[in-house]
Amino acid sequence: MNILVMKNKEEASKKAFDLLSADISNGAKVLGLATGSSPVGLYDQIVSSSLDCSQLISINLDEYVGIKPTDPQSYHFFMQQHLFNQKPFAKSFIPDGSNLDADYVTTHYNRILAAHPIDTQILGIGNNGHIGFNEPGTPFDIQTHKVHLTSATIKANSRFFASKNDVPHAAYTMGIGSIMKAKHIILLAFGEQKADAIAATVNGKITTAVPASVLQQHPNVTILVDRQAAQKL
Ligand SMILES: N[C@@H]1[C@@H](O)[C@H](O)[C@@H](COP(=O)(O)O)O[C@@H]1O
Repeated sequence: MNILVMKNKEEASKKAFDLLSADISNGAKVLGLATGSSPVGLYDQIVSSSLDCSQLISINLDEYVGIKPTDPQSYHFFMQQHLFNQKPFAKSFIPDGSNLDADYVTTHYNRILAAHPIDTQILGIGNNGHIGFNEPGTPFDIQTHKVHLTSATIKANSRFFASKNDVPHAAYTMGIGSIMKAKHIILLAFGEQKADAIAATVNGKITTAVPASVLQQHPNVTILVDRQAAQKL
């Protein structure tokens, strides 16, 4: 693992942009993308750059179940707003949260992932160490699946909704096995509320209790943190 402690979120986002651009210059064509607040600075960098995304493919990690792509709280909407409206990709894939047929959605997404192996995967991390929506206890080899969100995650994500009651209780997510297949993983984490998760990810035991700890087994991971998220390293 390559751990880079940056002065602040902006510096970390710029560094993430440089690393991603270098991967693209070296032939990366398929980007795995994440939602949440952590990658927003990186998406801002992409939007204000001259990077051409029109030949790239993007595959997002996850989507809430029971939410329409047009819903402002959906991850579809988030990606349009923060990246795709300004920088369209050749193709962009996000699980279809409006389709309640979990078998169909997950099988279809696994086919997409098999057809387009991810070159560079962008990740955030939950306060409890989740990646994508792979909550503590998720097997490391799992592919795309439907998850029931923990109350901790529902509470943490309620900041994006009018109230906690509006947060969906389930999501489709790429599995840890799918994430680990990416050639390069860039994880972004900011703020002291991420400090425990980052310490457990970097220095803790590799355990399903901390899903991100599996990244210790990946050959090419870059972790970009600000000083607050690094304070327990
Ligand atoms: N499914 C997303 C994750 O992919 C993200 O990493 C996490 C942290 O979000 P934030 O970056 O806003 O802290 O939130 C959600 O649970």
